[in-house]
Amino acid sequence: MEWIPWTVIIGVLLVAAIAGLSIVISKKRAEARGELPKKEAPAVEGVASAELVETAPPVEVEAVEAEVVEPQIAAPLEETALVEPIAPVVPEIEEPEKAASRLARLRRKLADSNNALARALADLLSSDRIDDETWDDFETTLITSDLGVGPTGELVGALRQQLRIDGIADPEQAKDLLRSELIKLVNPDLDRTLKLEHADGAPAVLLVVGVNGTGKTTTVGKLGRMLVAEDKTVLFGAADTFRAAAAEQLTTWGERVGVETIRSDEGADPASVAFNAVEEGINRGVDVVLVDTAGRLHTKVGLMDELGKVKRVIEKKAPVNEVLLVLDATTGQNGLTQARIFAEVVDVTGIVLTKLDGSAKGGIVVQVQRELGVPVKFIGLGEGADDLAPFDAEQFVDGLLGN
Ligand SMILES: Nc1nc2c(ncn2[C@@H]2O[C@H](COP(=O)(O)OP(=O)(O)OP(=O)(O)O)[C@@H](O)[C@H]2O)c(=O)[nH]1
Repeated sequence: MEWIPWTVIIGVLLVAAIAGLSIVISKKRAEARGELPKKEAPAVEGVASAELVETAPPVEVEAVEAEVVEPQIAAPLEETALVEPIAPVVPEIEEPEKAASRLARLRRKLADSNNALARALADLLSSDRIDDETWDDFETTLITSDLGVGPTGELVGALRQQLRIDGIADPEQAKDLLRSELIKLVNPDLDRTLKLEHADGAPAVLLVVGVNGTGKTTTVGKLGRMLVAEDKTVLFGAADTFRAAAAEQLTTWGERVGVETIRSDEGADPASVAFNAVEEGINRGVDVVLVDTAGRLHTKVGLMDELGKVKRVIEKKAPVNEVLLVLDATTGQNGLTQARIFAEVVDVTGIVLTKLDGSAKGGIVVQVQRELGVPVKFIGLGEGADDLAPFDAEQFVDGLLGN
């Protein structure tokens, strides 16, 4: 080793150092250009890794994550363009059918109904020979069609006598005779107009009453439509506070034709709701306030007293023009009993006979008018919004006879 001069050793070391340095520099440059993978930071584990965590601060990681999430949340441009703007729901105001045109339509419905009275009349008219047995059968069917014993006796008596005297053999003539006798029974002379006269500054008030489920709320809705069609301004009073759905049901009926409903919470005092409705009717200067009441059994004294109170409280504000008793025509004799008791409590001025489109027997029209001395003013012939018509004796009989 003594023969190698120191200058040579120093030169070799210098060359090696320069070469090493240039390799490190070229690696760094390659990293900077992305030609070489960067060193990954190892997972943070224990104290030994603390320095590495410092060099890659968590703030930077979070910032990267936020950038990644953002595009996933944002909806693509095409989707955004497809979303329709949500418009506020404005109920479309309907134009109800006028009273005159609904009569003819509903007459056909009556003719199509499975009506016992109509069937009895059709059977009689289609008989080849009318003998005692035919008359007996006819009489029995009339009684079971809710016409009542008295009116049935009158009808059969009149028909038998006239057919014998006049010797009518022609079925068309017999039919005409039957028609005129029936119209007499239904009594075309009764005043069936709805009383809407009212003093200046107070509306006409119509109070609608009856037992449960006869169709009161539906009738108020249908009547409101009919009045709107006759260019009257109307307000509903939802005094059926027993059933929350009733106020809702009435409001919906009103919204369809632009009639407002005055209502309160379930269980509120019905008399005070009725009072408020009439007061509001006065303030707004409307023509008619229609007050719906809760269904009640005529046998429940407390509930019948409450009904009397509703009427008296309304009368502190304005006279009640009409108390309309809604009877389900399919309940027959039971309907008559109800009618008598309601009439005692609230002085019924008109009957609305509903569900004559179903299995009703039809004859109830005659009986209820006789029992109460009060006319049937409207008939309901279906669940449709315009399936209510002013009652007309001739149209009714023609419907029964299928004319
Ligand atoms: N077929 C037929 N159904 C009717 C008629 N009138 C009402 N209805 C139906 O009878 C049912 C009861 O009607 P509502 O108006 O709720 O009876 P309501 O008397 O107010 O009932 P409560 O308040 O519970 O006493 C409903 O399904 C009506 O659609 C009609 O003339 N014919």
